[in-house]
Amino acid sequence: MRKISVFGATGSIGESTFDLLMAQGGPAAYDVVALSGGRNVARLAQQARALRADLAVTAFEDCLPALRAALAGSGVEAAAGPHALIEAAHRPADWVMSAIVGAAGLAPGFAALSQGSVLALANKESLVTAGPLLMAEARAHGATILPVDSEHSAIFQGLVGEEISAVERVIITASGGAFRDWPLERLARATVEEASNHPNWNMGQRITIDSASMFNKALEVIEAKEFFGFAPEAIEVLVHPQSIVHSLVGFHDGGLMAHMGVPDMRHAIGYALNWPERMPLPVAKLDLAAIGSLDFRAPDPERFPALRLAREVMEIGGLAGAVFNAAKERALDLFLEKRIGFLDMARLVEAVLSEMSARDGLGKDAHNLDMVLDCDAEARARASAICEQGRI
Ligand SMILES: NC(=O)C1=CN([C@@H]2O[C@H](COP(=O)(O)OP(=O)(O)OC[C@H]3O[C@@H](n4cnc5c(N)ncnc54)[C@H](OP(=O)(O)O)[C@@H]3O)[C@@H](O)[C@H]2O)C=CC1
Ligand SMILES: CC(=O)[C@@H](O)[C@H](O)COP(=O)(O)O
Ligand SMILES: [Mn+2]
Repeated sequence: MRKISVFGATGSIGESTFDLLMAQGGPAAYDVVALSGGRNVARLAQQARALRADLAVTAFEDCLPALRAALAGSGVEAAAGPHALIEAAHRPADWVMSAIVGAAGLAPGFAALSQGSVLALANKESLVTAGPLLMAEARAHGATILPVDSEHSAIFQGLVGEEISAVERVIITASGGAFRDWPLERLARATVEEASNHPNWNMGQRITIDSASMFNKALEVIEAKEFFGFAPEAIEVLVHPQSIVHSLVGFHDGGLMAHMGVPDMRHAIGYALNWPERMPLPVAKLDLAAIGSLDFRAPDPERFPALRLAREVMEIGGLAGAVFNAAKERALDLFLEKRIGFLDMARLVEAVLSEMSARDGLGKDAHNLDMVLDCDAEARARASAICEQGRI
């Protein structure tokens, strides 16, 4: 029986993964090694009972008593804290889902690679902050990373059977997020509630707001560079409000391969779960006649400065991705706390990048995870300081 672990099981990607595991036979078909969650320990315990997991881990030590209580009599082991997450990720598994949100997902995903499993990677922050380290760790242990982000899964599927040398460009589609049609002057007053309402995808709050600011797309451009090794100039972004075309691969003979489907992450997760086979999935069929037409437009650089920042980050290279992601995460915390406005997020990230790019060696590759985590911590501290000092 295939051994499976899911990190971030209680989130949006985690719930879709749980749904697929249950639909594909549940505990009779999978030997579930570990499930992890954060504060939602009641749901984590329900999932662990349903899948008869060996271990359930909450990321937060203060949640351990509640998790233990919720698991009483189930026979599921309970653990808590960042070290317990890493210990769980070291337990042998054939397939591991990395769906913790943010840079907190990096260390568990990295640990999972050490036992040569398949890592289904939803946590794009891992590649943005430590792409070269993560890819090298996979190679060193004979592990396989499969992209789960819908655009990267689409590109991955478009490349099956193709020579990478025949690829001229990739086109990453972007819905344009909650504010794609808002007048620019209104964006400064956009609220957390308004930004938390994605037009097409049902996702966690943080990625939903990142979609509205296009920081999500900025991360995805860097993710594509790190995962596939494409040159930055070969990676394009195209606004496609319907989110039906999930991305395209352009070949040097002029052909474009588009991956299409309804906006439902169970497709990309299911593809990674069943890879290299394709299995039927509980995903609605696309009715193109009912949709009628699809729209595309170039992203507006004024509305979406995050895309320009992503290009600067790729130009700098090395630890710039870690700085970019950490500053973005801190800026998002501050927006969620209503301490800065929607447009201030990009200003703050730019200010941190500009301060830290003067630092020696930012463009050099990290030698280990600690270097990445130190840089991440410094970028968060600088973002907080810039905000406290009113410098944005
Ligand atoms: N949602 C989507 O459709 C897509 C998501 N992704 C990526 O997948 C990842 C997960 O996104 P999504 O599912 O939307 O996020 P959610 O916020 O819905 O879920 C996040 C998960 O991580 C847990 N968690 C929160 N904080 C921590 C922490 N500090 N340490 C460990 N675990 C923590 C949460 O626990 P709890 O809820 O119990 O507190 C939950 O299980 C992100 O990297 C995102 O960019 C990529 C493409 C699409
Ligand atoms: C489903 C998925 O992969 C998300 O990353 C999605 O792409 C977000 O939508 P945006 O295109 O609005 O960023
Ligand atoms: Mn995506």
